[in-house]
Amino acid sequence: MTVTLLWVATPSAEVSNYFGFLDSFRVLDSPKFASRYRNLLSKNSSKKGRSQKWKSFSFDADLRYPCVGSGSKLSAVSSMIATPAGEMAISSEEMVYNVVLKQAALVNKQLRDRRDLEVKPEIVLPGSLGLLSEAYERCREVCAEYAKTFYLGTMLMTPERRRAIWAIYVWCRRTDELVDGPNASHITPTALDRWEARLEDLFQGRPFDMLDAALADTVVRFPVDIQPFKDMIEGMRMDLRKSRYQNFDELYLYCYYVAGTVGLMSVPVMGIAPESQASTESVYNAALALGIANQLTNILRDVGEDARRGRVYLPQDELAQAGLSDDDIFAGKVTDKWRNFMKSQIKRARMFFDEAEKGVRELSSASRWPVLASLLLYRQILDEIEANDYNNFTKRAYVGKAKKIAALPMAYAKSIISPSRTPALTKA
Ligand SMILES: CC(C)=CCC/C(C)=C/CC/C(C)=C/CC/C(C)=C/[C@@H]1[C@@H](COP(=O)(O)OP(=O)(O)O)[C@]1(C)CC/C=C(\C)CC/C=C(\C)CCC=C(C)C
Ligand SMILES: [Mn+2]
Repeated sequence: MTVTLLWVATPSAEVSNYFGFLDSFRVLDSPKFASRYRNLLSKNSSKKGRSQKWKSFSFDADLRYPCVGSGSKLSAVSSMIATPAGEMAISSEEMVYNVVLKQAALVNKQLRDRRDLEVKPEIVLPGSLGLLSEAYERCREVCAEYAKTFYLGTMLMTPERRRAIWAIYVWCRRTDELVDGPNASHITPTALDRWEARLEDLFQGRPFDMLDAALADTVVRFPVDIQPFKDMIEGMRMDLRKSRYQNFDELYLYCYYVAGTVGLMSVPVMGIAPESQASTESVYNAALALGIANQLTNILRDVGEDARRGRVYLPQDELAQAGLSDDDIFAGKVTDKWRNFMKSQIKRARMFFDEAEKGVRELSSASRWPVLASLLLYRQILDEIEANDYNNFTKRAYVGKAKKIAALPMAYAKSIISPSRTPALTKA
C-alpha cells in the first residue's frame, strides 16, 4: 500500500503543522478533498506569508508513523487525515504527539523550577520511612516475579531510580490486570473510574494502599505527570468496549494508551543524559515509539490467543487489503496471504523499534542498558515469529534463554556509547 504525501516547499519547518499525510486513495480519488486540503494549507500558509509549491510523493505506508516528530526529514510532516466523507480530522498520531509535547514542556518546567535537584530530598515523617521502604520492597518483589528481564535491567540504575521504576511497573501491572487478570470479567467502566479516582488521590498524597504509597512517593520525587497514567486507564476502557480496530490510526491510539504511556511515565525517572544534545520532546517521542513497538510486537505474538478471546488487534482495513478477514484469523491457517500480511506488520513494528533505539543513547548512562536490553529482547520476538514461519495462531514466539543471555552484553556494548555531538535526535 502506498500513501501520497502532499509536500509544501517552504523555507522554514515552522509551518510543519500544516503538512499532512493523506491516504493516496482518498486524495487521488477525491478531488473535493484534495482541493479542500489545499485551500486549508494555502489559507494557513498565506497567513504566514509563505510561498508554497506542491509536490507529491508516494511511498510505503509503513513509513508514516515512526517518522513524525522524530527529528528526521519526515518529522516535518504532521498527520491530518481525511475521513471517508472528506472531512479533515486530527489523527491519533497528532493527538498523541501533542501529549508528548506537553509532557516534555512540563518536565522541562519542573526541572527548571528546582534547577539543581534531580531528585527531591527525602521528607521523613517519624515512623514513615520503614513503611515506605516496605512499600518499595513489595514493588521490587512484584517486578522481580512478573518481569524478570525488566527487573534485571533496573538493577543497574541508581537505587532511587530503580525503586521508582518498580513502583511505576507495579501500578501499570495492576492496571493491566484489571482487564487482563483473573477478575477481568467483573471489571466495569465504573470500576475503572474508581481506579482513576484512586490514582488522583495518590497524586495528591493520599495513597489507598501500600503499593500506591510507593508510587505516591515516586511522583513527589520525580517530575512524573498524571496524564500518561490517566491515559493508560483510558486504554483499559477502550479494551472493555472495543474488540476490533478499523485501521492503524485506531490501533496506534490503543497502543499509545496501553504502552506508549509507559515510555512517558519512565523517562522522567530514567533521566536524560546531561550531555545530550537532543530535545526533551525527541527523547519522549523515542520512549513513546518503544511503547508502541512493544505493544505491536505483543499483539503480533498473541494473535491466536487474542482470537480465542474473540479479539482481533489488527487493522481491519489492512487485513482486507491483504485479502484476509476475521474468519481467516479464527480458522488459524498459515497461508501465503497471512505470511505477506505478517511481513508488513513486522516491518512496521521494527521501524518503531529503530525509532526508539535512536533515543536510548540520550538517556542517562545508567538507564541505557536496561532499556536497550528490554528493546533487544522484545524485538527478538519478531525474529521468532518469522522463525515459526508466521504461525502465531498456535505457536507462541518465545526468545530462548541462550538468546536472552547473548542480548545482554550486546545491549551493554551499545549502551556505553554516550550521546554524540551530532545525534540522531537533535535539539529542535
Ligand atoms: C527498564 C524498563 C524497560 C522499564 C519499564 C518498566 C515498566 C514501567 C513497565 C510497565 C509494563 C506494564 C506492566 C505495562 C502495562 C500494560 C502492558 C502489559 C503492556 C505490555 C508490556 C509487555 O508485557 P507482557 O509481555 O508481560 O504483556 P502481557 O500483559 O503479558 O500480554 C507491553 C508490551 C508494553 C510495555 C512498554 C514498555 C516497557 C515501554 C518502555 C519504554 C521505556 C522504558 C522508555 C525508554 C526510553 C527511551 C528514550 C527509548
Ligand atoms: Mn496484558
